Amino acid sequence: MIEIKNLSKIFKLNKKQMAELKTKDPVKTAVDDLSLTAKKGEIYGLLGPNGAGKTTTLRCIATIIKPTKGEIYVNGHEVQKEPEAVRTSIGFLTSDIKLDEQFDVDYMFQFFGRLHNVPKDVLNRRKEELFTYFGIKEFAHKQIKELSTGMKQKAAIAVSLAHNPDIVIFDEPTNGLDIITARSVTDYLKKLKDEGKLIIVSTHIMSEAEKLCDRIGIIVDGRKIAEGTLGELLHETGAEDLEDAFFELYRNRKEEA
Ligand SMILES: Nc1ncnc2c1ncn2[C@@H]1O[C@H](COP(=O)(O)OP(=O)(O)OP(=O)(O)O)[C@@H](O)[C@H]1O
Repeated sequence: MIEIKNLSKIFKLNKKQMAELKTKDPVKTAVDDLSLTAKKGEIYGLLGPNGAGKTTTLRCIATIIKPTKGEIYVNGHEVQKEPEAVRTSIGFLTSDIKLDEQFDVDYMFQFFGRLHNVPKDVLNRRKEELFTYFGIKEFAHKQIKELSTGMKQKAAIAVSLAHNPDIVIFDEPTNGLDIITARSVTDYLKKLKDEGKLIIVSTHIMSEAEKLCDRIGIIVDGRKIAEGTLGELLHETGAEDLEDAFFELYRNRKEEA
């Protein structure tokens, strides 16, 4: 289970970042008092526009960055107090983490598996399953720098799942993928859910959230402005699909702000 309690993340901006954001404010509130709970056996989707705070939230859960305020519990372990226990139970996929370009996929998989202390025979079975499912075998011995975007993403997914984590945290997992590869990724996430795992994904693709997620949290300007199943969000807004529901909620939020 993931429990986020009143999470805020405030970044201090340097001069260059202030210029890029065209602001005189030296701080940026990326996540603002956000709470949510996601449970075993569900796919929870964080849906929001660019800059909403999705990646920042996921990076706080994954112990990559520290929350400014609030607490996050991953299977009962608080991210700042027991980061090692948190890292053991999660698989984290993000576009920020680059696989080392000079190594091949097979090596990266073995390396991360060993980092998580996965016994050799178990790791080999995991490799066989993941490499077969994602069609990685044919490029397993190519250097990462030789791979296409899709191949790299498949490799990154397999590596993030090497230790068979209970909780899978994927930031925009289908970003840049063609529809066939994207479908194989979302199908695999459904399979993991059916195995009883908890999956939390971020996306700005409405159709993906609609089809994939059991519950959706809509994030705008770092705040969670709505949450529920697709049916609940449609009921709340009177909309016919998620895109219309999103715009209704987004408009209301902007009018309030
Ligand atoms: N390290 C950082 N330093 C300063 N500001 C940051 C930092 N990381 C993120 N931000 C800012 O925080 C806000 C939220 O960013 P975040 O990447 O979490 O959004 P997102 O919802 O994941 O958007 P996207 O879909 O574009 O990735 C943005 O305004 C971003 O510029």
